[in-house]
Amino acid sequence: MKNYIDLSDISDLEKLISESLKLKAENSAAETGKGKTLGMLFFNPSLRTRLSTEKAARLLGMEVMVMNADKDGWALEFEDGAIMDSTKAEHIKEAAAVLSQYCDVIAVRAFPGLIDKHKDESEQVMNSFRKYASVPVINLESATGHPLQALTDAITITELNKKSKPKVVLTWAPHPKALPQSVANSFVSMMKKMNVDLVIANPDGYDLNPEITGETPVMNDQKKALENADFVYVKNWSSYDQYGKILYTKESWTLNNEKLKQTNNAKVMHCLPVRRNVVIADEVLDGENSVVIQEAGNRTYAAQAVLKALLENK
Ligand SMILES: NCCC[C@H](NC(=O)CCC(=O)O)C(=O)O
Ligand SMILES: NC(=O)OP(=O)(O)O
Repeated sequence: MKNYIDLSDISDLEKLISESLKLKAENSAAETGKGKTLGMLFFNPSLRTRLSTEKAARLLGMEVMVMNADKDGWALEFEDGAIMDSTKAEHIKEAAAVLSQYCDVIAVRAFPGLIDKHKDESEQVMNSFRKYASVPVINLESATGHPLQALTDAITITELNKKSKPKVVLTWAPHPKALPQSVANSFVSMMKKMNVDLVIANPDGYDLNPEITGETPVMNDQKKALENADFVYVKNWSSYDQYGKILYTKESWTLNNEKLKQTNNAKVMHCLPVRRNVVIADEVLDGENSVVIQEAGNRTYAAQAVLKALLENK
């Protein structure tokens, strides 16, 4: 693998999932990354991504450098040809080239602005790193995707699945803040690569990018969508049509035990962090259907498999 920026970078998904599960079972240190350095730049907060990716790198024997790039670094200019006479102090051309001398892999988190759809969809930050870095680049959640989370979710479903073709429901849930579509986008793209029956449930006005959802059924009736589900993936996202807007919060879409009764005793997933009793009720998160902790644990092995594939260029 050359980069891990979006799911199209994966050439053999089954192999990557089985490699992650093998690394999880072995849970041992390795030499693959000895003498190599991972540099991580965060333009937004993180708990899981930051620590699981650092842990994964260390398990491979790598050194790790982390920078809160939004607070501690120079404000970066991403426009080619910009006249830099305002607030931006450093161009990505120099920054990426310099970082490529210090790091063997560069990983970047940069959320969308959620104001200008066209700008967010151009994935300017991730694509600039791809263009100007001379080492592999990992997406730690960008404007439109979160591929490490999606790989984690594929691993978790593979571990827990008991059926040849499970029903997986991605359901929207309310949230007080306008959130990216990134996690939902990558989850949908990943599920389309797997042998699952995927259904999306969201209120009117919250349809995801149709280029990503494609033929996937989208239902506005959450209760009906949840019928016989084997896995329920809960996530909020802001409107794609009325880009970045919260149209209404729909408290009635919070996932609770009453709704879980519709399902086939479904496992409940969420990428975390989760707003309790807004997105998912306490009774579900504290109940035996929730697999959110196991899911977050798998972040390490997804990152380890990706880092290993990048270091070995396989
Ligand atoms: N990386 C996992 C989710 C990150 C982000 N959630 C958030 O920003 C939640 C913040 C809050 O609840 O205030 C998102 O939805 O893409
Ligand atoms: N799921 C996830 O990406 O969590 P963090 O935002 O805490 O990294």
